[in-house]
Amino acid sequence: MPQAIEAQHFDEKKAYQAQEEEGTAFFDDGREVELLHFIYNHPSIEQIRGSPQGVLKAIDEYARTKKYLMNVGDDKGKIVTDLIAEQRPEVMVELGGYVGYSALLFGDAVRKAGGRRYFSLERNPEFAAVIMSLVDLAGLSDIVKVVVGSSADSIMRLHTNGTLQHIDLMFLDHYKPAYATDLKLCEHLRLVTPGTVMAADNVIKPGNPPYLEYVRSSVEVKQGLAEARNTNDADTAAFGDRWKDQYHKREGEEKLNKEVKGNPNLIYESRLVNSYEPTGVPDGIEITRCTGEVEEAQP
Ligand SMILES: C[S@@+](CC[C@H](N)C(=O)[O-])C[C@H]1O[C@@H](n2cnc3c(N)ncnc32)[C@H](O)[C@@H]1O
Repeated sequence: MPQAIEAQHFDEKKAYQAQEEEGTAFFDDGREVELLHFIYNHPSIEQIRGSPQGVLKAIDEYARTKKYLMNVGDDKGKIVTDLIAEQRPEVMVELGGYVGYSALLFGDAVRKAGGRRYFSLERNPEFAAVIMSLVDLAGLSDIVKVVVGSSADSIMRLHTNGTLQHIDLMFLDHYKPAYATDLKLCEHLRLVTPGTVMAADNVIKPGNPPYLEYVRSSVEVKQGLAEARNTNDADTAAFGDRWKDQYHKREGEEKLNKEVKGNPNLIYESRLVNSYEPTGVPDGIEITRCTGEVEEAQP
């Protein structure tokens, strides 16, 4: 597997404001709409128009000088843009869009690599409206499609109506316990097949043991787990309350689809690439390639 470059150090000059302490809101307290006012009132708004990099720079400026934003940031972002340049996905899907930082960065990279569509799946309709506004401002509306709703519902709907037939590259950055269940749903629908690559954010901070265990397991182990028990039952137990209940106040309980067993016959090669959050806190992205599929033994 080609090696992604690991970040060696973090440049403090570009650090975002620190994420607020536990017990204090760090998103969904009005800052996302405040960001829109900041950008549309920016002295350089005419240069920002039509420029994905200009919009990203303005988002970074807000998060550096005003309030923290839970974006992937440019260090971890570069791991994924390098992957896009190498993989040249026709269709890329992200789970969790927030204010559109990753949709702008990766949607632009997919377009430059000759791709056709970037789907940004976002559950919160207010955040989705912010993404749509900034995607339009950046001139990326021809490639980035924002889809409002829970990731599992949206994946099902896009698959059923024929809009989404295969995923070449998937960026997972939403409700942490849903990484594993949504991947299994995509396997089940054959949206993820040999050739698909996954990039999963925040596998160090806050971490995602159920997802990592799944993508790092051999086919034999996954077959055994699928037979023995529904591994999804354990998915929320591995996360602290801050991450388990993160979206509860506004969006209500996140429903995990625990019925879908996925396709344990898919062979994965997976590795961690170390990097940094945009605040400078160490984090990493797990890059997983589906390299083949073991044929089902005939009874
Ligand atoms: C960490 S933020 C995404 C950051 C974004 N990818 C970026 O780097 O710019 C996580 C987002 O996932 C959304 N989310 C949470 N649960 C979701 C679900 N089940 N389906 C879709 N989006 C979800 C949240 O509303 C939030 O906006």
